[in-house]
Amino acid sequence: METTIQTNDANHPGGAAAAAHDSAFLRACRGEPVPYTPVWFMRQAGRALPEYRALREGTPMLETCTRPEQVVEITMQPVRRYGVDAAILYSDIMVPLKAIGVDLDIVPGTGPVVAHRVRELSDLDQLRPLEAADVPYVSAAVGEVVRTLGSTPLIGFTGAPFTLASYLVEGGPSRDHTATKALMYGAPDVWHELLARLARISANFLRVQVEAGASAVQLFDSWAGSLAPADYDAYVRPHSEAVLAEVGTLGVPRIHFGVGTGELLGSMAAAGADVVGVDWRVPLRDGIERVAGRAVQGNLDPALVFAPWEIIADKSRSILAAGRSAPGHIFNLGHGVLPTTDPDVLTRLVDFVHAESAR
Ligand SMILES: Cc1c2[nH]c(c1CCC(=O)O)Cc1[nH]c(c(CCC(=O)O)c1C)Cc1[nH]c(c(CCC(=O)O)c1C)Cc1[nH]c(c(C)c1CCC(=O)O)C2
Repeated sequence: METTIQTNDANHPGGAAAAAHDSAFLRACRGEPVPYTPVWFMRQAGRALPEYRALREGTPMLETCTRPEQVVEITMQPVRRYGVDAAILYSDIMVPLKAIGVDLDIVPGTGPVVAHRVRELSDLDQLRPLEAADVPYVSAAVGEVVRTLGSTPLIGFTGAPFTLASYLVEGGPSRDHTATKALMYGAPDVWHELLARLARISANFLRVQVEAGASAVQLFDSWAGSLAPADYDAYVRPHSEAVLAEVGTLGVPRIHFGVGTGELLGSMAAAGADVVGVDWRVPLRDGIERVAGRAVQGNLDPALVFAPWEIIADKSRSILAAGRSAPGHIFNLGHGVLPTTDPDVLTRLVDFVHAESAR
């Protein structure tokens, strides 16, 4: 039997995760009726916030991720400032790889840089399975964040096999993913073993976060949009499916998102997502049709928050209206918050989404 919990108390008998169970965010993920449309922003924790920049001063990003006290504070900053309906753990998709000993760094102004590019089977020796004991700081941070959040849910996340592979094969960020595709077509045995190993690492990393108290997860396949649908289905989808299937046994909603994935939305939904993230290039109504029966998340253009307020409001109103035809809709940007975003506009946007959708 389901119980209705209406308390902010993190000491609720069922624990904080139980207190979050009836939140608008988790209800929308499950396609249940909501009092208003929940909203959070990809990359809400981080670079757009002056309080974040002050705290990070002088500490490398990946180092910050291993300090639970700082992770808790950075994860909470956007919840306090914006009043969003969910928190997302402050971390990075490269954290689990760093934790198993892959030689990589996050270079300011560039992004993740990997020392030994994957070309052949022997290069995969660096990808051993991830255990909870490899990331004690993640379990500690999640537990503390969840206690602090009370009835506000925490989203755990990980990188999807293709997106992680693109960094390991290219050695860093890439626009065209030429080396990645060369390996995919030229050495399918290496490719599939690489993605299978990454899938196990990602699934384990999500399991650690859920077992520590995260009440939803997001699988970021940020760069999957560079693939044609047939190649996505043949070379990538089975591995994302493996991650989502394993997380499915944990009983939390699974959000799946990538940039420029208009043509892949149906396939990404069928890979085992409960909620599909839609970027701003796809009209939300079309996205909803493509994911047939799933909840959706999105999809305001992250650059649109630089427009005059009336335009932001109009566009957001249309997105909310379109969202009503989905079983569940979580308002979000179509990709991450841009670094120069004015935080006050996001606060105003959260208030607007709540007020407009509650009418
Ligand atoms: C591209 C990139 C990565 N990792 C990094 C970059 C370069 C960022 C930049 O300098 O612009 C390094 C990075 N990642 C993060 C930071 C902290 C500062 C910041 O907020 O940008 C930094 C410096 C936070 C993060 N990085 C990520 C999160 C979690 C997701 C979220 O908050 O929505 C955070 C807080 C996840 C991440 N990390 C990465 C991807 C592809 C994703 C998936 C989300 C996406 O497509 O943007 C790889």
